This record gives sequence, C-alpha cells and structure tokens, in this order.
Amino acid sequence: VHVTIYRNGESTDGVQVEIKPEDVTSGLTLAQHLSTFLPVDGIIDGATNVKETVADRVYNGNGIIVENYDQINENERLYLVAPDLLFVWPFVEFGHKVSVESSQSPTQKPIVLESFNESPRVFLIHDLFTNEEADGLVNRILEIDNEHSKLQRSYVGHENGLKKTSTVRTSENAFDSESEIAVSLNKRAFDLLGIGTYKDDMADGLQLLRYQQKQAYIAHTDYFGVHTSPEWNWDPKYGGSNRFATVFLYLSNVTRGGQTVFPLANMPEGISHAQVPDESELSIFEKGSWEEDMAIKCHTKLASYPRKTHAVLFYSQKGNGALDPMSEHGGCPVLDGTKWAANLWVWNKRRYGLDGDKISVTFQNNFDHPIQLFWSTTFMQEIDANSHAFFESYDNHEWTFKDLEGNELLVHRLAKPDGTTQTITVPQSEKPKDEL
Ligand SMILES: O=C(O)CCC(=O)C(=O)O
Ligand SMILES: [Fe+2]
Repeated sequence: VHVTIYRNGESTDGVQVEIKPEDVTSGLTLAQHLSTFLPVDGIIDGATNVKETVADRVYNGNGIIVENYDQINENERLYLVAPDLLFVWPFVEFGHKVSVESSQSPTQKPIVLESFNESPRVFLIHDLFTNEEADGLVNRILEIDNEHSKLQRSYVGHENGLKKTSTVRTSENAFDSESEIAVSLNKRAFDLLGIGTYKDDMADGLQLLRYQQKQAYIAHTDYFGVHTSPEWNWDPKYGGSNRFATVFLYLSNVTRGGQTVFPLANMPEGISHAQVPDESELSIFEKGSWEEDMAIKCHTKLASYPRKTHAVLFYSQKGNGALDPMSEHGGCPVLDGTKWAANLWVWNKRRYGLDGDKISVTFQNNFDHPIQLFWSTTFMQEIDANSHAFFESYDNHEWTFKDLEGNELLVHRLAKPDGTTQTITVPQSEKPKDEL
C-alpha cells in the first residue's frame, strides 16, 4: 500500500512511502521502518543531549495505533510518534472531522472532533456530553457548602500565609473529582485524545467555573513555565511532566461575551465574530482596564463561542514534546448573562503535586531572634523567636532558614522517607547517640 507519513501532530512535510507486508511484523517494526524515511523529533536526553529519532508507534488518521498490514488503507495518512510522547491530533484542514468511539459516551454516539485552527491547535468537540450532564455538574457544585470545595473566587498563591484572590482571574471555581459525571468525563477526555486508557495521575480533576457579568480570565497558558520549581522537571521535551491538553466544556449558554480567545491567532477565514462591543457596552468596565481591552480582542482574534454542550480541545504541547506558547488563551469577559464552564486538564505523564508526595511540615525556630523562611528562593514568612510556622509541601522541595541579615542558617530538602509529617528545627539539635 501507498501512504503518506507525517511526524506526530503534523499536516505538512509528509513523505510518500510504499509499505509491504513484511515491513509490518508488529506495530513497533513498522514504526522503526518508517522512521528511516522520516526521522522523528523526539525527546532529548538531558544528560547526553541526544534526541530520539526513531518512532515506536504509528497512528492512523482516526487516532488508532497501526499494528498489522491489513489495517492500512491505500493513500491514507499515518503519523509517527516517538517513545514517551503522546499522540497529538493533526489539523489536516479547516473543518476536517474525525469520529471517536468512547465506551463512556452517554448518547452512544461517537464524539466528533472538528479541526478549527492549526497553530495553536484547536478542535471543536461535538457530542462529548449531554445537556443533562451539564445541569448535573452545575447543580452539584451549587449544593456544596463545604468551605474548601465550594465555589469560590480563584486564588493566585499566598501572601503572608493568607490566600490572595486573583485580580486577573475574577471568576469563581470549584473542583469536582468524584462525581460520576466528572469521572466519566475524565475517561471520555482520554478516549477523545487517543492516548490510551484513563490514568488518574495524569488528570487534575474537573474544575468548574462560573463567570458573572464583567468577570474574566486574562490570557495565559495552561502549562507551567519550565522554571516553576526546581525539584520537578517541567519540560516535556526533556522527559518532564506538564499540562498537555485542555478539554474545555461549556455548561451554559451566554447572552453576550464569554468566548475562549486565543489572542496570538486570527479567526479562520470566513468565520465571523459577533459584533464588537460598542462604547455603551464597554462602559461596564473601568476605562483602560485589561477587561475592556480583552473584550475587544475577544471579538477580533481566534475565539470559540460558548454554547451549552459544546466543548473545545486545545494543546499546550506539540507532537514533538515542545511546550506551545501559541496556546495562550483567556476567558473573555461576560458582557451579559452567566457563563458556566469546566476545565479538564490532561498531563503528558504523572502530574505534579499528588497527595502521595505531600509532606506537612512544621518549621520550628528555637533561636531567641526571629528568622526568615524561604521555599526555594521565594520568601514565605518570618518566624518569631521560639515560634513556628506550618506549611504543606512536597517531596524534594527545598526550604531555607535565614537570619534577618540574610545569612543562611539551614538548607533542608524534604524527603518522603522521613515521613509525611515532619518538624524541621533550627538550630538543629544534636541527636542523642542512644536514639539510634
Ligand atoms: O473561560 C474560558 O473560556 C477559559 C478559561 C481558562 O482558560 C482556564 O480556566 O484556564
Ligand atoms: Fe486556561
């Protein structure tokens, strides 16, 4: 058979190849054979700086791994995927549609992916979930009145030990990792992505969002910067782990605004926007605010409009493992109405911050003077003389005590074998010998 082979996630630079039955003794031999015509752009080994060029899987255009000769059709497109990288859906062309079977489908209908944009890679998703499921998710969240899991203003980090509400993400959110619908949707997302069976440690759980009029989320990437923290390899190109793809669900209709905008790209040709908000509509925002600026971009740049039961899929990573800065996007200000939505984030491998790695730490200052506590290089708080501070941290995180002049008193790297609850004390007390 004659096929055109492409690198993972690509729709250009294809190479035409004739495949013979003896080339396909297994999926792996086919991948190795085809890599001689088209070396792949795989993961780089940080120690040797050597890049993997031989694929270990071949996918067809339906997102299925090719394992024998009879599976291959004349003139079809095949995609070479390098070891330790995940399949990325190719764009092919605007409006291209693929159906995906999911055992989890509530409608028994296949899920349909429709190509919307090549870079950033965005797909419109049809028949992923039902109207009833959308209502079910929203109603469940509204019923929760537990302080920690109820709907609340989005936070960014901590200040003086207090959670600090974000000024650039003004919506409210809550996580739902347990409900039947949330679990099923997580599994559906893996089926949709064609990355094999659902793995709990590669998903963040479902994050529900509510935006009321004026509320928005400024443009950002869903992946974390490669320097987010020193003890974790955040760079998938070098074998690390980070967010890979986002399946974004619209759980309500929105009267005006509330798009998901990708400000680094333009709308596909021939696709029109809703009317740009005029001065009177923009008057709900402070003059010169980021929300006002964004509301205009939302009606000129690449954007997906919220429609109940619709969803979009976009990728934070490319088929070669590189993080994709083009994936920058934001939640547009709602101009009229309320927007309900949900994030399903999928990581390329075991995600950061799992409970299994959590360590509760008491930092005890036994000096007669106050000290400063740093997480890596970030100042966290001052600890009074003969006092303590408490933090939730993770295996391998580094904490430093300094005096107020900035002199290091102790650098301590947490290790899971030392226990999930630990006390770190300065000055370090000498262990009595008979304790061993
Ligand atoms: O609300 C949207 O359309 C996008 C939200 C978003 O990007 C996020 O929550 O990470
Ligand atoms: Fe996002």
